Amino acid sequence: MSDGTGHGARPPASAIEARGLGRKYRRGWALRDCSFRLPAGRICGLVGPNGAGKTTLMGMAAGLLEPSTGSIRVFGAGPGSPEADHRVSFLSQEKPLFRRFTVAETLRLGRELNPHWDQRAAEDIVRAGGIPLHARTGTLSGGQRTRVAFALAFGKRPGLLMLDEPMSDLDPLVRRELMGTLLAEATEHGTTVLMSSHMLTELEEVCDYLLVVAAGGLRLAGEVDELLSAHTLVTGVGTGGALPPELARHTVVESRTVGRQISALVRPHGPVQGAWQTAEPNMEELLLAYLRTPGAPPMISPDSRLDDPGSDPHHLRRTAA
Ligand SMILES: Nc1ncnc2c1ncn2[C@@H]1O[C@H](COP(=O)(O)OP(=O)(O)OP(=O)(O)O)[C@@H](O)[C@H]1O
Repeated sequence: MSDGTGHGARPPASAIEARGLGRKYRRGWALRDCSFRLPAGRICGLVGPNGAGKTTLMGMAAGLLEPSTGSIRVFGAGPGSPEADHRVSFLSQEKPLFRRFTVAETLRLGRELNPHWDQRAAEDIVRAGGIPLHARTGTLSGGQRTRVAFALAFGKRPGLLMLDEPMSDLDPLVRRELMGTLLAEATEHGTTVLMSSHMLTELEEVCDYLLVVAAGGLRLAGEVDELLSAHTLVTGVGTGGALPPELARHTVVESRTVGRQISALVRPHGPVQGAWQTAEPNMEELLLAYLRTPGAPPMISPDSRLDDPGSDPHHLRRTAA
């Protein structure tokens, strides 16, 4: 079993801990005041609208970008340190490969650079795509290059595997196959996976944890089942005016009115009174509501809070709802 699993009754170790993390570019803040922990061993979907700061967050966790404020730790180590580098694989959207290297040379480089390299796992992924080991990576199709980049990321046997929109150029069959490999890998080795994607149904199949960023901040963090059961979809007929008080007393994530028909996603504080139909949302419904409402009140589950959230009172206040 890889590092990062729990120790007896103690809570599982953190794969990532961010404290007051922020990053500013010349045009402004990409991400602000993010405090959370991602427990080790989870398969976590990182979701948010375009430009929300997902790549920026992963870049800081991978040690490619410096935070402007706060800090981020990976398995307790500073990103970019040799200790963290050996335990983290980051498959970026660009999937950079040396175009003049053959696939075999690319894997050999992976072997030489990584102490825990698993040549067989890497070769199996390449072979499953029928990619010749002697082909130069520059001559491969976009999807084939993605497969080789996957092989490099997996071959490293990381404790934390970060994938930035990994499936966008893969055909549906390859997506399914590589998702299967990802799940098997994570289950067998206890790998923590952080994967950004806009494909909500795909995330629903593999993720047991979620981080949602929007409008530069963290909106949701926690175990999927816990987040789903904390929300209720409410539908029914209103009076055509403002949200009825029996709904407004709950934390309203999103409400939509068509004529007199109201549908809302709420975090209920007790039973929803009145003649409303209620149901637990599925992951896609939950995520779409947060994506449509970037300023929705955040919910950071206890599991995702840092041990010392008192160090960030603003964070505590915002997450109390
Ligand atoms: N190198 C950079 N210089 C200036 N601004 C940047 C830079 N990189 C990112 N940004 C800005 O920071 C914000 C967050 O970008 P980021 O790439 O992290 O978003 P994202 O959530 O990954 O988006 P997408 O879903 O479109 O990939 C955006 O407004 C983007 O324009």
